[in-house]
Amino acid sequence: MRSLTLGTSLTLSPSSSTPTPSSKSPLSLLIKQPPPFYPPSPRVSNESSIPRFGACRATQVVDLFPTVSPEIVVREARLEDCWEVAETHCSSFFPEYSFPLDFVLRVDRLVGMLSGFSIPPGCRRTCLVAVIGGSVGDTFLFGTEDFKIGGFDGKFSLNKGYVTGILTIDTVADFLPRKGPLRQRRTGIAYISNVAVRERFRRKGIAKRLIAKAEAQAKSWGCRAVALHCDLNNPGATKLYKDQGFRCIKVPEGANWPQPKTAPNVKFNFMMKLLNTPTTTA
Ligand SMILES: CC(=O)SCCNC(=O)CCNC(=O)[C@H](O)C(C)(C)COP(=O)(O)OP(=O)(O)OC[C@H]1O[C@@H](n2cnc3c(N)ncnc32)[C@H](O)[C@@H]1OP(=O)(O)O
Repeated sequence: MRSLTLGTSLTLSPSSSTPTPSSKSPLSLLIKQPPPFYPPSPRVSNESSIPRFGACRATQVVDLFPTVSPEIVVREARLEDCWEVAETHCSSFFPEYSFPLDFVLRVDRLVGMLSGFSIPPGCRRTCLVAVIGGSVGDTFLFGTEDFKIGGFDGKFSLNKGYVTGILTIDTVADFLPRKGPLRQRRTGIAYISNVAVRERFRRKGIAKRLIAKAEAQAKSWGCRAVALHCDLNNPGATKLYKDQGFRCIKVPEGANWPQPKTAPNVKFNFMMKLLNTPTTTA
């Protein structure tokens, strides 16, 4: 059973009460804890639960905007991408939610991204996006190089393109064991999370492009390795990372390494890649 926490006070418990257009009930909203931003594996998408007329999902509203160019560009997320980043995250990890719960979830993620991304001194965090339909040249770009809000670049462009995939990379090392008696954060290992590609853009190599860009980013930060947690029950993602040169690291018995905070029954593979390791696929 998976529960999904919203904001600081709401939790959706979707096991038997997964909200569908006909069955969702306000009673499924229970008071609980603050949200982890790290996502669980997505629930299997149930297209038949999507209402065809009348009420529509936030995903469908966003999908009304056409994609103009087939060219995919992977770049740092900017402020104007915020909503689509939240949208990509929610439609990928929680595809079963329909309006209005999916809208509330997106707003929650948006607020979480902009307000909850405080980074410890000396650490870095960047949200990458794969966009389609934006110009490579970024002709109308406003803002300065240094201005950042959370993992978002403070620059703003009028020609933003449509976000098809997202990935977060940081050097915060929250999910790596601390070192020494002072329990210091590990350095030199970047951490990848929140990798998601919109359903209709999958299996086109977008996640591979995001990972490659993340690795380049990690190298530019001076990291020697990248790590991530992948749900054991997510064979597609596990294959993706293995093909990109990540290896499962066996966590020592009783080591009690930190894990992403999702539902208690979710088990993770801890995967790592040394940055000089070549990948097995292009
Ligand atoms: C660290 C984390 O964040 S783990 C969380 C991962 N995210 C999710 O599970 C969210 C929902 N899923 C998704 O968003 C997407 O399916 C992703 C991110 C897992 C993959 O994104 P995509 O852009 O489709 O991956 P991409 O096209 O780059 O796939 C590269 C390779 O990975 C493997 N792969 C990707 N998805 C799958 C799948 N569903 N089943 C089997 N293999 C897969 C394949 O080997 C694929 O190569 P191929 O298409 O030539 O066979």
